[in-house]
Amino acid sequence: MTASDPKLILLFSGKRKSGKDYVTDLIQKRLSPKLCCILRLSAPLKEQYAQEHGLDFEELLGAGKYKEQHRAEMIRWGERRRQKDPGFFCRMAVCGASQPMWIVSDCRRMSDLQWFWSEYPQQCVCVRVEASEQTRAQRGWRFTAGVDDAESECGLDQDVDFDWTIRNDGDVTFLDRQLQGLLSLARERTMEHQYTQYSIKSNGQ
Ligand SMILES: Nc1ncnc2c1ncn2[C@@H]1O[C@H](COP(=O)(O)OP(=O)(O)OP(=O)(O)O)[C@@H](O)[C@H]1O
Ligand SMILES: C[C@@](O)(CCOP(=O)(O)O)CC(=O)O
Repeated sequence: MTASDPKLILLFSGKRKSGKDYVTDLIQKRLSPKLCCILRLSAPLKEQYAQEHGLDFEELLGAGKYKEQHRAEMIRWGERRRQKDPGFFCRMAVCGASQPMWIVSDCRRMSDLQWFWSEYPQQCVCVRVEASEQTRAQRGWRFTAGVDDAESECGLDQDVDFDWTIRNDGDVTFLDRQLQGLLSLARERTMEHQYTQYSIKSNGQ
């Protein structure tokens, strides 16, 4: 591990509308954007897809209908890219990330996890976000064949030993309580960085 490598990488996965973005945003708010950045593997994918197809990148990043209308085609387009180079979007997503902690909010395939495990073997922690189908439906989820039964949604359903599982069915207090362990781990792993930043400030450098 080099000094500039991240100290902790949380690899998040979960079904559509389980609340991956919501939970990862909350963790970042509880820590700070200086300490922890959110990386989305789908961000470089959506950016290139939007450019090639004349679509609105910002809308594709959101949680609305626009993204869902384009999801099936984006999945197929991304899979063609990944077949040639499974680490393609992972490399693009981490490019320029300088915080000591990274949260990858949308791992979907074993190849995503494998890329991070092989590049950063000591820093990775796998986190699953779960919500019932009823909760997900209240958030706008409808089963879509070709999406919800495909690798994009099911690629990590088996064969992964998650280090943490977060239930996100809407109970704020319960969610907060579940996040405490992860937040403590984050503070522990990034303590040295926080201490260095504090020393630089107090020495006026
Ligand atoms: N605990 C929560 N309390 C209130 N709203 C929530 C909670 N979790 C998620 N939501 C809301 O549900 C919707 C879906 O959540 P989010 O976008 O985080 O899911 P996701 O797993 O990232 O979905 P996708 O895979 O479709 O991007 C959002 O509008 C979000 O604000
Ligand atoms: C096309 C795709 O990247 C869309 C992901 O969108 P989101 O993470 O649900 O916002 C899914 C995939 O890569 O299989």
